[in-house]
Amino acid sequence: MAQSILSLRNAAIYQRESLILSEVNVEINKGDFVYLIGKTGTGKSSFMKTLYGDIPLKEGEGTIVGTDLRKLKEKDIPFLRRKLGVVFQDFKLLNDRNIKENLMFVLKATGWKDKAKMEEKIDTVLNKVGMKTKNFKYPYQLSGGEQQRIAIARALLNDPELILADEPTGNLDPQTSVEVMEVLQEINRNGNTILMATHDYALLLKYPSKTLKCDGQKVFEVVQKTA
Ligand SMILES: Nc1ncnc2c1ncn2[C@@H]1O[C@H](COP(=O)(O)OP(=O)(O)OP(=O)(O)O)[C@@H](O)[C@H]1O
Repeated sequence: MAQSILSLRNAAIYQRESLILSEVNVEINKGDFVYLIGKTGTGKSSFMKTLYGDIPLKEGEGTIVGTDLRKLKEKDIPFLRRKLGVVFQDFKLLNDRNIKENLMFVLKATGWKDKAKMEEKIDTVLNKVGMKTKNFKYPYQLSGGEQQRIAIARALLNDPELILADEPTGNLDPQTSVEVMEVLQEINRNGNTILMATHDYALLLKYPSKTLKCDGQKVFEVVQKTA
């Protein structure tokens, strides 16, 4: 039977007092690759933020990687984030340290202690995104696409049950977007579950998959037309 990774039932998503999305019913199972699309301002980021605990879920039901979003307390958020890998449009790498140190920083912050295991993990995730040889570089010495690969590697450090990618190709040119997408596809083929917010329709056409759309304060599943 399919294993549920995310389940929202009649959920309502707010930004402070403003209702952004209502009657949200979404199911994501282990191994899925799901797009979240919608025009700017329709609530994609608000949806994502609710999933990683940045916005509280106050209405309806929501379970993500075994965590009840309605019962989520401030102190539970680091634990939830450890089970999620979050990738942002603007990479969010630390510019004052090199790639290896960026990844080491996250491992230390998430409780890793064994130096040899940490080194091994860093090698493994950098290998997955094809960036093993660049671990001594600083973020500003890398192209946008390379920085995003590092951000994906960072998201993989704690073997997340779900990767949330919010416009991961938003700052990249079309060719680089395809390269980053290939990395995400490969990670998905290896069993990772991915939810990706995007407004890059070219990627949707090239890599068709289950698609959710934010529109008129609702989230619908859309059937993609294949060319
Ligand atoms: N911190 C905030 N406080 C109040 N309202 C907000 C806040 N952030 C966003 N909003 C509002 O919530 C609505 C949804 O915004 P959101 O960023 O979720 O949309 P989006 O679909 O991700 O847009 P984009 O594609 O431009 O990133 C917008 O009307 C926006 O003005």
